[in-house]
Order: sequence, then C-alpha cells, then structure tokens
Amino acid sequence: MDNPVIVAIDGPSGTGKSSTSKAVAAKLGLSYLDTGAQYRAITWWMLANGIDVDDPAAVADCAGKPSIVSGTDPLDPQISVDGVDVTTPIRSQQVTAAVSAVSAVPQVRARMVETQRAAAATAAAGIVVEGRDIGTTVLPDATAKIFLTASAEVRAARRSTELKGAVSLAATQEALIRRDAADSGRKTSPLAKADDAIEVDTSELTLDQVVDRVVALVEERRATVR
Ligand SMILES: Nc1ncnc2c1ncn2[C@@H]1O[C@H](COP(=O)(O)OP(=O)(O)OP(=O)(O)O)[C@@H](O)[C@H]1O
Ligand SMILES: Nc1ccn([C@H]2C[C@H](O)[C@@H](COP(=O)(O)O)O2)c(=O)n1
Repeated sequence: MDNPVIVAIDGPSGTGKSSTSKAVAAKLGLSYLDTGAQYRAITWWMLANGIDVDDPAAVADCAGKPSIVSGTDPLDPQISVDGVDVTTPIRSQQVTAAVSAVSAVPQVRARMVETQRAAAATAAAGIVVEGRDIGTTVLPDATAKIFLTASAEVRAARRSTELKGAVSLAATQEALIRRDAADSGRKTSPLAKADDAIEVDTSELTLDQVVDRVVALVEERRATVR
C-alpha cells in the first residue's frame, strides 16, 4: 500500500489556499485541514468569553479551555467549539480583525500544532493541510510543500468580489496587507515559505489552473518518494 501523502499549502491571505486545498484534496481522495479556521475558532471563543485579545497573558491563560473539533471532509469542512458549530461565525470581520493577535500567542500555537499533527498522523490516505507555517513548522517532512502567492491587488479584488462590495477595495487591500505583516512578523512560527516549498503565483491563473498545477506537483513528488 502507498504511504499516506501529506501536502502542506501555505501562503498569505487571499492567495487561494482554501479553494485550492479543498479541490486538491477532493481530487486526490485525501482529507483536508484548514488550520486558519482553527485559529479563527479559538479567537471566536476568546471574543465570546470577553477575553482581551490584545493581552497575550490573558489569551495564554485560556488557550487550553475551548474544545475545538475540526472536520476533515474537503466537501464539507466544518468546525465546532465546545459543541457549537462555528463554521460561519468564524468568518466575521470581528474575528478576522482579532485572529492575528490571538494566533501570535505561543501557548495557542503549541496547542493548535499538536492537534494539526495528530490530524495528519491519523489520515489514512493522507491529508492536505493549509495555513501559514505548515511546511516550516507543523509538518516539515510533508510529501509536497506548496507556497501560494498573488499580488495584493489581485487578492483584494478576489476578496472584494467574495464580500459583494460590502467593504471598499482599498479597505480590503489595506486589511490584507496589515494581516500579512502581523502574521509574517510574529516571533513564533511566522508566515514563511519553507526552503523546499514550490512557489506558485496564482495572480494570472484561474482556480482550475492552480488546482491542476498543484495536483501535478503532488503526483511528481509522490512518484519520487514511493
Ligand atoms: N486562482 C483564482 N482565481 C480567481 N479567484 C480565486 C482564485 N483562487 C481563489 N480565488 C477566490 O479568491 C478568494 C480567496 O480565496 P481563498 O479563501 O481560497 O484564499 P485563502 O488563501 O484561503 O485566504 P485566507 O488565508 O484569507 O483564508 C475566494 O473568493 C476564492 O473563490
Ligand atoms: N497555520 C496558520 C494558519 C492561520 N494562522 C492565523 C493567521 C491568519 O491571519 C489567521 C486566519 O487564517 P485564514 O483563515 O485567513 O487562513 O490565522 C496562523 O497563524 N497559522
């Protein structure tokens, strides 16, 4: 039997990690884990419980309290906190604005990384894991590591379309750049491309083209490690 294939997909906000990862996992018959959703879920819990997200000590004290359960079906990725389905509320502007601060706290990261490694270790056929530090920290021995990029203009335009113009293009771009700076600048496992990751610039590619390219890269890597 083939070894489970582990695919790490990292990159800044809005580069297409989630869309690509879900489609690649579905095509290859693999599980899927959205680690950003996990950081959003713990952030949602902190906000719901009145924790000051700008106080790292307060966040660290509570890091072990919520029980977070992530689904790994690429066709229906769900996430719950203490039994509450938070798949939709974790996408709110309030959570988006607070998630970089919460995810910079080492105690939060330690807990999430443990659950992420456990999910990868128990995925029978293999898994596509997306985030910011998967190739560098969480799964450094992944079969294939992909780092997605796209220009800030393209990423903001994509998000703006998704938000149906509810927020201005300029404000969307500014928020993306601010979040990337916070995620790249934190001390503990910042957003970074692993030395052995393959960079795919998605600016000029359709989603289908990105998915085909990533599937081909995974198949190539799989063939060399078989
Ligand atoms: N290659 C592409 N061409 C056009 N639109 C795309 C492409 N890839 C993704 N999109 C769209 O861009 C938006 C952002 O994509 P997605 O949520 O997959 O990015 P992400 O990197 O996971 O973002 P985040 O890190 O903020 O969660 C979505 O609306 C998605 O449909
Ligand atoms: N491996 C990860 C994944 C995500 N984060 C943080 C940083 C992001 O701004 C935030 C939300 O992620 P998104 O849903 O936009 O992919 O979560 C991280 O630190 N490490």
